[in-house]
Amino acid sequence: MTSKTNEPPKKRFNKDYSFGWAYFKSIHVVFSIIFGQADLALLFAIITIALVGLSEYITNHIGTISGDMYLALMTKDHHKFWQTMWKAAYMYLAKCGTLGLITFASWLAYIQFRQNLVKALQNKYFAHLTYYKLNCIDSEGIDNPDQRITQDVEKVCNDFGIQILPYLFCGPFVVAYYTWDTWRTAGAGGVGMSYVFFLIGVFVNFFLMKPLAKWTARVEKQEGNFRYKHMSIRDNAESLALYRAEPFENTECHRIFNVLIRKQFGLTMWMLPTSFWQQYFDYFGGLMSYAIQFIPIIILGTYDNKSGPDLASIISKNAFVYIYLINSLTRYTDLAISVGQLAGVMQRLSDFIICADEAARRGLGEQNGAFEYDACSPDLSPSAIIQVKGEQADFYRFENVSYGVPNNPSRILVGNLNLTISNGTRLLVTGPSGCGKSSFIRVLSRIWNVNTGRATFGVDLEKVMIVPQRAYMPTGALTLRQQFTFPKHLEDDNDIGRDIIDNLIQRLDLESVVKQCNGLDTPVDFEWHERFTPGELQRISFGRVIIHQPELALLDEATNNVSESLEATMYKMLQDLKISYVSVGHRTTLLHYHDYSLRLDGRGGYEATEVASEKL
Ligand SMILES: Nc1ncnc2c1ncn2[C@@H]1O[C@H](COP(=O)(O)OP(=O)(O)OP(=O)(O)O)[C@@H](O)[C@H]1O
Repeated sequence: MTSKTNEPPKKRFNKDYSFGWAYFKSIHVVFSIIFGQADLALLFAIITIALVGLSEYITNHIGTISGDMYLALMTKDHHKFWQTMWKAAYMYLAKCGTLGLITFASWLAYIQFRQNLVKALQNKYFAHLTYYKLNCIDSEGIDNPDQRITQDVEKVCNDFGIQILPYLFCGPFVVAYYTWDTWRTAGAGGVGMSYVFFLIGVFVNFFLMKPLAKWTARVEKQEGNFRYKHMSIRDNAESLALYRAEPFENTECHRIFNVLIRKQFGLTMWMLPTSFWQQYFDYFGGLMSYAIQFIPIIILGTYDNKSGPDLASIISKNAFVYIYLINSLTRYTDLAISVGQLAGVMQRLSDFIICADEAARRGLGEQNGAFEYDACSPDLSPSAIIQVKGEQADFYRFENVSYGVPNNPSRILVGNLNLTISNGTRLLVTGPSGCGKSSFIRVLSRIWNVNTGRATFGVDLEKVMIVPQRAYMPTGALTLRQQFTFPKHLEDDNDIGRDIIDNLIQRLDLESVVKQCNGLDTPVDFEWHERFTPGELQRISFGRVIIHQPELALLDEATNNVSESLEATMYKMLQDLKISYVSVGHRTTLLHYHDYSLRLDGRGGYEATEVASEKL
């Protein structure tokens, strides 16, 4: 083993997020996925920004309306009054239409952002066994990956697409235009006042944002834990009912919810000064626009020679310009809350992407074909293919192989294993509970690497099929036929197993299951684990092997929930189809169907024997 595997796992579960450089890096990671290619996401974003530009242009014209109206009323000018009325009517129509279109375009942008991000994250999740590593192995991974895909993505896309994007990009141009307009009338003093006001806002916000980012991420994590708790109640409702575990689970749900509430309270406490500052800043901005009027009217005396009606009109028009400049600046400080809240969620997403990419680099589950893997070689990745094996090769050859639990390399389950599993082998793996039997199946399935020694995998994973200890039944209103043909999708091959499925149902005594599913082709809306017994599910799961007819079946206690006579039928079916198998089990009757036995002692030792003589 190299020192690389001996390094203690770096724990990231308790990572706290802040508003700083890491946030900007996370934005880059996430946005390079959202805008990874020139597609609809970019198009909708550009349309939204263009519409905001148009809206600002219309607003600029609307800004002169009240000044014109003052003038028309104070000079009792009929013509100007009606002209201004019509102009206002058209302008408001155009403004409202543009605002409607901005909302529409930004929603389209949001949908497309979400589509890009969710699909990319799901692709990463299901590549290189990342979902397995994140959920089952990694102590170095991330919490609630499912929540990051389902909720965090939604929040990032919604906040960015609908609240931030429309104003972020046009903002600088609007600010530049109204800065120039303010400069024209109020000079450097007016512009300076606006900018000092804005900079104070930025300075205060910077300190308020840091804790906001951290607390939002903490709340998100606890939201995930709370939802997961309720999902596990849903999945295990019957076991809980049999245990009468309601008081226990009620207390636990309260406890987990209380943690969430405490975090939400913490976030709310930080929202208080932020929200106060935001409101105060907005209101004070209104006052600032009058303070700026003070410069040209009182200090500079720019309009001393103007008549009363003209001055009223000028004050109104200037007020609009100053208010708009301050509004455009304060809009940025208003966005700060959204941006601050996004910091935590954005970094959660970026961590997901980084973790998935790391898993891909390490290459776990990468190699499906046959290969030889020397764990003593400096490159521990299974992509270290030494030699691809031919048709007649042994399925597996282990020379001095040791394997252990993946997150604790010092805990060896089996040491110095020398074993060959060839085509036609029927191997039974036995031993006390926790000794590493299922882990042996994990090594054969290549979801766990070996720690030391030389492992030769001479069989493609596509020709290996597993029946796991707990039958896996995918959810989503699937038909019984789809459950049988899993993991192949009927959409890809509708004929799969059609010629043998009826015989299979009859031999595995599954007619009552078919009846409860209203036939083989009716989508069902119940939970499979709630409706059917473990024995029935085990038989469906076993049926998959008969349908797919792999070269090798890995049976992890695959018959422990069925009668001995059904067990005999199941093994007979495998033998008739000449499928080799490696079984894990405790029942002595299993010896009937195996030629070799591998007994693990749980302390790293093992004994491999021929069992022909032990058969009854
Ligand atoms: N994903 C994992 N991460 C860390 N440790 C694990 C993981 N899966 C299993 N282990 C540990 O590895 C050891 C061997 O587990 P394994 O599932 O191989 O036992 P087993 O012999 O099949 O037991 P049983 O007969 O009870 O099913 C156990 O101590 C278990 O806790």
